[in-house]
Amino acid sequence: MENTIVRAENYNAYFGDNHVVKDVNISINKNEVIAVMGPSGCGKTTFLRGINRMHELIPNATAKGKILLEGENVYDMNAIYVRAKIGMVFQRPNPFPNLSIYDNVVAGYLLNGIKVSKADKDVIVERSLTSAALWKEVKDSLHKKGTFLSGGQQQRLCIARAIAMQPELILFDEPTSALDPISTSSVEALFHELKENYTLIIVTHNMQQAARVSDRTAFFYMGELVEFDDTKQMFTAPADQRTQNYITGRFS
Ligand SMILES: Nc1ncnc2c1ncn2[C@@H]1O[C@H](COP(=O)(O)OP(=O)(O)OP(=O)(O)O)[C@@H](O)[C@H]1O
Repeated sequence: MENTIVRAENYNAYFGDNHVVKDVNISINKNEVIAVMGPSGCGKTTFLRGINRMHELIPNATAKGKILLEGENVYDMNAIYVRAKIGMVFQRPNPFPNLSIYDNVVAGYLLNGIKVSKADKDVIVERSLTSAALWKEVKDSLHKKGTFLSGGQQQRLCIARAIAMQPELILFDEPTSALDPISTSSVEALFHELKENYTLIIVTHNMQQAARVSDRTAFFYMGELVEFDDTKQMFTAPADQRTQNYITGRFS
């Protein structure tokens, strides 16, 4: 489909002999917000890390199948390029502790040895922090350390750092589970804004969050993608008994 941005074709992931993601096929459209849900250990994070080739960084981790980004298999592309084009935001905000807010935003360029003029960096920093709804709060303290910010602000700084690389897609691994309710709502509000320009895939344990922020939801169980549907449909009339059991709290 022309509108597809990323698609997994028979994607499998392993840790040694442990087959943790099983033959996943899924197509995600541009500007969609996708929630990925499922019980602990069902392979959500492993699947997410396969999309931007972070899975292979773990010793003994292997993968089979394809992840197509705009039709091109990421496994045929340069892994560093893939990780810039598919940004990732983790559970705990992880700004570089020794870098200023400003340098944190452009860290992807610094780390990859991409030379950018001061004037261009200024533009990237303002644009990325504005997109991450953080500019107004930090514009007068850009040269303070990123760790001086609150948890929610640090998470938005990490989102700005991903945006700075002009990604096609942003992956979020339980991005609000370490945040207080106010910071959580500021990050959720940001998802609605980011959707204008980006595609978001969000692993979450929080069903209310999935219902609030996502267009479609993928339900994983024991490494399989059991169901992928419109979020409202999934929460009101799931097709599979295992999804039904999960959303009614019969297992966590
Ligand atoms: N670094 C690793 N080395 C070996 N096995 C791992 C590693 N990370 C995860 N696993 C195993 O892979 C399986 C899937 O784990 P994964 O973290 O993808 O699940 P998850 O659905 O994201 O779980 P959670 O919701 O608890 O974060 C689990 O059995 C887990 O024990």
